[in-house]
Amino acid sequence: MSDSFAPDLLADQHIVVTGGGTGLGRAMALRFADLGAAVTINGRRPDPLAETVRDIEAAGGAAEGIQCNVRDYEAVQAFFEEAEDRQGPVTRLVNNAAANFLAPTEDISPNGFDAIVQTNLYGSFYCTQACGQRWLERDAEGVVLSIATTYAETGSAYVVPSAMSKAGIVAMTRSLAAEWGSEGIRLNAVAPGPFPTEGAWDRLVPDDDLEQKMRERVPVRRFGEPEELATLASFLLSDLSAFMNGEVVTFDGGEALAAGGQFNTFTRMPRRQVKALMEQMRPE
Ligand SMILES: CCC/C=C/C(=O)SCCNC(=O)CCNC(=O)[C@H](O)C(C)(C)COP(=O)([O-])OP(=O)([O-])OC[C@H]1O[C@@H](n2cnc3c(N)ncnc32)[C@H](O)[C@@H]1OP(=O)([O-])[O-]
Ligand SMILES: NC(=O)C1=CN([C@@H]2O[C@H](COP(=O)(O)OP(=O)(O)OC[C@H]3O[C@@H](n4cnc5c(N)ncnc54)[C@H](OP(=O)(O)O)[C@@H]3O)[C@@H](O)[C@H]2O)C=CC1
Repeated sequence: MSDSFAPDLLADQHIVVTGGGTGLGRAMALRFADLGAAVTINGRRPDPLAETVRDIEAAGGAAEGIQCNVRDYEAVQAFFEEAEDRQGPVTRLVNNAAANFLAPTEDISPNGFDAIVQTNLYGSFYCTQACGQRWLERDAEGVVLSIATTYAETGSAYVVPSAMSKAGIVAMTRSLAAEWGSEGIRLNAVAPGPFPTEGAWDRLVPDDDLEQKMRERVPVRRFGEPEELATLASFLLSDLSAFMNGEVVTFDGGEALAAGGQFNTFTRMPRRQVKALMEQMRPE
């Protein structure tokens, strides 16, 4: 897949991917390393970190995995110290670590709310601030990419703490794009539609029937592939996107837009049937 970019697109970069041991974070870490970056991934569980580092190294890339809970401010500070001791100054950050579950909002406990908001919102702020402090101090340029969701804009039933915290991440992205842009620091976000990772599917997709309904909501009638997101993220972290700052790129096969179109239900019917219906309605 990386053939479409110069093979050294991300050479000389040291990229931190939070939650980089699994799912979309893992796909991004593999791709960044393939494009020449040194990659440091974090997460709470050691095994996914070790496996992803092993796979990157087996493909000839450079990677380190460091256990870290991004909800913990001190742990985040220590993580960046350790990451830079091992692989030099961090130059790019991907805020990817996240927590989510489906729940009726009236039943969510304070701990449940904290688990999600502290991971998504506080964790992304702690990591972004740690990088910003370093880059400003060093007079170095830098790029932050945060993984949001399409429902950060629209809201969504049954995932309210996630929607609230992802909306905060978008606000952080836009605010700091203005505050730090003149210092050579860019911030952008991606709003993915559905990508069938184990982490998301185990928590958010109760059965096959609902999975099929989710697929049918997407105009291109399929889910995203993690490698596709990794391609977009590589572009957004590279100098190819140097003029892009404060942007949220929707990457969802048209799902979010289609949900808003009043007559989009016709797209669920065979086209021939739709044409016949519309033909009937034409004035004589
Ligand atoms: C496709 C669309 C978009 C996708 C977006 C994504 O983000 S996909 C990314 C998806 N990937 C991930 O989410 C990866 C990371 N996710 C995780 O680690 C866990 O899913 C976590 C978020 C529960 C945190 O775990 P943890 O070990 O830190 O915490 P813990 O186990 O101690 O629980 C803390 C509190 O939460 C409560 N609670 C838990 N489940 C439910 C529930 N279903 N219902 C209600 N409540 C629930 C639990 O009872 C407890 O409250 P209590 O009883 O003390 O008052
Ligand atoms: N898959 C999808 O359809 C969509 C995903 N997204 C976003 O994409 C991103 C990746 O999700 P996805 O790959 O699907 O799911 P995963 O569950 O695979 O990824 C979440 C990662 O975050 C890590 N993580 C969770 N909590 C913490 C914490 N407190 N400290 C450090 N790391 C943590 C997890 O590792 P560990 O548990 O070991 O800590 C895991 O590696 C998330 O931001 C998600 O919100 C957005 C829209 C759609």
